[in-house]
Amino acid sequence: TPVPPSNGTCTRTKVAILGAGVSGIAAAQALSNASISDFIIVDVNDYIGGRVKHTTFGKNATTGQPYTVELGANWVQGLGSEGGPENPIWTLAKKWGLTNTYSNYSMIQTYDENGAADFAGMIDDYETAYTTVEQDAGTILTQNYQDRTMRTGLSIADWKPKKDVRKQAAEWWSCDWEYAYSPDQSSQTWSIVNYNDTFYQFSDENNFVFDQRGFNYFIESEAYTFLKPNDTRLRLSTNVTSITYSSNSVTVTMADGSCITADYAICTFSLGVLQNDVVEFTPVLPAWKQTGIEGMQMGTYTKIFFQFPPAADGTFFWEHGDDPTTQFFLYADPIERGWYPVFQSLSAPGFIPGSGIFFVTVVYSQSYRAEQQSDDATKVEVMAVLRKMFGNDIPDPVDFMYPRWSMEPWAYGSYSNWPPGMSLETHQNLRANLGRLWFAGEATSVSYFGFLQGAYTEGQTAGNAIAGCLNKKRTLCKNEASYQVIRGCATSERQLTTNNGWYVSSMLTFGFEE
Ligand SMILES: Cc1cc2nc3c(=O)[nH]c(=O)nc-3n(C[C@H](O)[C@H](O)[C@H](O)COP(=O)(O)OP(=O)(O)OC[C@H]3O[C@@H](n4cnc5c(N)ncnc54)[C@H](O)[C@@H]3O)c2cc1C
Repeated sequence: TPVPPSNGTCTRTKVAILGAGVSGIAAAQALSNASISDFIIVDVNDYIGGRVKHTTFGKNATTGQPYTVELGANWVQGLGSEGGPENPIWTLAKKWGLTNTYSNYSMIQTYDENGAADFAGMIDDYETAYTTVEQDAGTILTQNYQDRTMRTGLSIADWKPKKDVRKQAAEWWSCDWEYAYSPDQSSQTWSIVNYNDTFYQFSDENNFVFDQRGFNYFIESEAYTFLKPNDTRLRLSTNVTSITYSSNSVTVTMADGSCITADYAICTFSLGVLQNDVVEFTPVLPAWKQTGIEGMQMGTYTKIFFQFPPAADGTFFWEHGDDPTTQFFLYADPIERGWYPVFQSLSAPGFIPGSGIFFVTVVYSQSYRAEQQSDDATKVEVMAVLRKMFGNDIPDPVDFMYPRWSMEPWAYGSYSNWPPGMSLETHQNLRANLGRLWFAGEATSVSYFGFLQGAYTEGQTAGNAIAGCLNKKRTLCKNEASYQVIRGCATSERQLTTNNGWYVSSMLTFGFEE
């Protein structure tokens, strides 16, 4: 067990686990499973779960009790198939009996600024082009061709939405909604790798969790399979301000002045936290590490919640369409792509009927905008959209709320995305350990970045590696590779010739050093 400090010294432990999100808990569990119980988990928040975060919202008109809604992760994405591999998050969701419903993406109604407008078929057109994009991505990856944007891949597959806002909405639904970035900002190769590893390896189903105990119930319950009640190895509400690392140990200092010295540490802080200099590292992070941290990108995904009152007959205004079981409502704004595009009904059958909860999601620049402005300003904008979709007679909401992920100092964003042209080696630099300090979390996963299963498997991997070192199992105890220099793959100086349109004699002319 950890050794408490005597005057002027730090608490001693074998492993300091920084973060009590899915990744940190998976790491701690891996250590426990390897009979290592001397660890400390530290988190600035007062709960287990990190970005699996819920809050209470609105209230049940009959009981007066508030509902629980998820501000962060909401779906188990890619479940598993009979006899095939299963998503570990799905295994745990079943184990802990999380309430969830299959998201039926064909239960969709489409709208534009004049109300209902049938363009759901454009989603099918996107999917047709996507088949080519997938195949091309396979060629690019296996032949080591140059990566390119999803946009390029889609255009080559003849998907050209520029002149049609409805096509743009269909594209947002298919791409931005998943990656939190547009096709222009995402890697063709790695977006496909990411998609396939989840939806082809496991299954193409997404199940939406609306458990009233909160989605994090599964990870909290899992944590207490190896933690005792009030376990002193879990330090919540504890803010890490600096990390000193070397090849022998790691010392972690908290805002309250306390410190921990560990043989090993695993930092599971989000990519947003690493990018925003929240924690001071000593020595300063080497240049190669920074290429990894700054190379990956951190997206923002914002759910904006409304509770509406029912009409006299008990129904809600969005339930008057052709199909009252509709789960999704897609809006194509005439001017701005991604302007309050996808609404979801939590009142739909299989969810929380009668709740009147309706929410809309925005990402990227619309998230940054909405998160910077006041609740009232955003409410006015969304209500204007809803009136275009459903008419002027709709009621005002009785409750309204949304989180500000881009400004949350323990997250600084929602989840990561792979930008075009970033190499595997650059990503590996994000993942690689620095001496005894390891990195894990959603963003360090090549296969599942952005997903809960990425956070889980990366935490487990780091925990197993460190357990291997502590238990002297040499095959498990291996440093992660890192790359001092990331080389370009397609263009070398040798190719800077007039033949290739390069008419300048030397890079040195412009002050570049060799
Ligand atoms: C809005 C949103 C929607 C999402 N939707 C889905 C979805 O539907 N399906 C899906 O699979 N995934 C989804 N995700 C992604 C998923 O939530 C993440 O991949 C996963 O929760 C990340 O876990 P983690 O352990 O890597 O990081 P985190 O959960 O961020 O854990 C890191 C922990 O470190 C703590 N921390 C940070 N800085 C400090 C500090 N200085 N001192 C102490 N502690 C600190 C944080 O409090 C946090 O608890 C979504 C995420 C968001 C935000």
